[in-house]
Amino acid sequence: MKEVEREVRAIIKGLIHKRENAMKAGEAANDDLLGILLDSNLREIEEHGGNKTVGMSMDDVIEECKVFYFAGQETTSNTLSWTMVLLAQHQNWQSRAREEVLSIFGNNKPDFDSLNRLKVVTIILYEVLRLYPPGIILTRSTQKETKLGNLTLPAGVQLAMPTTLVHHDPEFWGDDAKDFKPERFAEGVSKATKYQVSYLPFGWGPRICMGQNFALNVAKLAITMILQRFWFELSPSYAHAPAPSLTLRPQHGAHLILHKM
Ligand code: HEM
Repeated sequence: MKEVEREVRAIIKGLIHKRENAMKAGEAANDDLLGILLDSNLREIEEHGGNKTVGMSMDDVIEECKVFYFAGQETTSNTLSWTMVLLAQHQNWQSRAREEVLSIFGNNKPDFDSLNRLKVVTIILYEVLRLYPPGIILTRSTQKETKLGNLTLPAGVQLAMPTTLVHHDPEFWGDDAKDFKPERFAEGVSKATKYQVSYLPFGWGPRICMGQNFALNVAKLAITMILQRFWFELSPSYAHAPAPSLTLRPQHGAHLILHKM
């Protein structure tokens, strides 16, 4: 583990140095996360007369890069895998999504602004994230004695909130809780949850996922481009086995057969 940690840090450090040098030479565009982080850090140091004790240290920047990669990469790719699996299982929804995509974008490259017009694709993604939320458990620990409903918890208690169980609970979602029914989100998340906190793919409260809009846009973009080019079905070798391994993954892979349109 230590070896991996050293290697990851060295790679990120290399990227940061390269970017810093390019920025100093006036070359780099600051239109990605690393650029924005370094740029705002540089400005804060400058505003404090070049005092390097303000702003983020190299370690802070490395940790930010790690958390964004870890929090953003596997979660989004798993969402896409499950979306493909579910659309392969539910061809009617695959056709509806493709019709929508083609009516908005035709065969053109999808543009960011029009992604908001994707209604069918959006409710499909909501339903995928309900059935297979990448983060299956939200964990917390009490720092001091804490009241939680009728409970009084001492400091140092580990709490786990199993998102999957809440998302699959018939009490919240009805007897069809385990079925893939994107239409339950047709009038938005609040209506689907009857205004209860029972849909938490991105967590809830002060630590809610800060990348949720980005993730949904990436997923919409990717699904749009796939639907424009292919129709797909499950391969006979696909074995349905959702399994937790940091995130909720198809244990034996998402075996699909893609057909060029
Ligand atoms: C479908 C994709 C994603 C899902 C399902 C997801 C889910 C979550 C969840 C459940 C949390 C809350 C964890 C907690 O409360 O303990 C979280 C936090 C976070 N997510 Fe995401 N996430 C996704 C994509 C992303 C992306 C793309 C980014 C960044 C580009 C990102 C960045 C973060 C960060 C930085 C936090 C921590 C926020 C904090 O603690 O203040 N996530 N995410």
